[in-house]
Amino acid sequence: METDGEPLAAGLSARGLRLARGAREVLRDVSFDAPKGQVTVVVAPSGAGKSTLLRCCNGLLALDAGVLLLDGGDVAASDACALRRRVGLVGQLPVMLPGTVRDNLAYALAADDPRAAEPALLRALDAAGLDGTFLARPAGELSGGERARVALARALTRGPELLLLDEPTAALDAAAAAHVGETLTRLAHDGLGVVVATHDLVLAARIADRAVALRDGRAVEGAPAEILAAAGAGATGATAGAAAAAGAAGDAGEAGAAGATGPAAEAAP
Ligand SMILES: Nc1ncnc2c1ncn2[C@@H]1O[C@H](COP(=O)(O)OP(=O)(O)OP(=O)(O)O)[C@@H](O)[C@H]1O
Repeated sequence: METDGEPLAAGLSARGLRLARGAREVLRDVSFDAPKGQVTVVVAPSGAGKSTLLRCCNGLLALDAGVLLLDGGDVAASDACALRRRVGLVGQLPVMLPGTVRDNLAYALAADDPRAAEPALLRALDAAGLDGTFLARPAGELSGGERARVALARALTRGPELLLLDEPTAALDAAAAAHVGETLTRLAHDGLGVVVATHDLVLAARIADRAVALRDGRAVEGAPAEILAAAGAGATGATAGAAAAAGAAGDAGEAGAAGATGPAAEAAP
């Protein structure tokens, strides 16, 4: 891995990130790379700082120290609106705007922006596993899983270069989670940088091209099978067992502290 070497030219490079939240230093020395064209998964126990890290990556939280580079440019020096157009964040508890799903997808796009046109919105919905009938649905009436997928579509509508997802399958059943996993893999392989923070080790084992574990405020990079096996060993119950099985199969072949995130945090206005 390139952690100690030169930052990557294409994608996100983090070097020596430090950030205290309240009295606690959540990120103590975090370095990793998330290249475009790959899915990078970030795994850690609850409260270890995954949401905090993602929010640093799109400029919602300012670092105490360290540097984040996007395509070699300093994220801290970027214009906030431009940065959030380039870096989409799908929060853990995405908030829907009042109005329809169409209104939510077109949010932050000018009416004459081609990305606000029906075919573009339908493509974004399809990528998130939803059909066109959703455009007219009142966003306030969506289920948790539907809301999660609309939030993914909303982020895709803006055509980001890097997509950050915080527990994207938390509200989904197994079939929907598998679909989202396939979507993220396809998006990455089409050239997008994808960073997924998740407890879902089954998802992680399926989609990870790279893996990063957060431990005591530091990032440990390594081969996905090793990182996920170590994370599974630290977990309990069915999730760890299922992850171990998925890992073995792979070897063979904002609003609140917890990260509720509204459109204003996810999008450039
Ligand atoms: N605004 C805040 N003020 C003070 N402490 C905060 C704030 N936001 C988060 N924290 C603390 O920072 C730590 C990391 O929180 P974070 O939400 O990044 O963890 P996480 O790994 O995403 O957790 P989870 O998996 O449970 O969502 C936690 O101890 C949390 O209580």
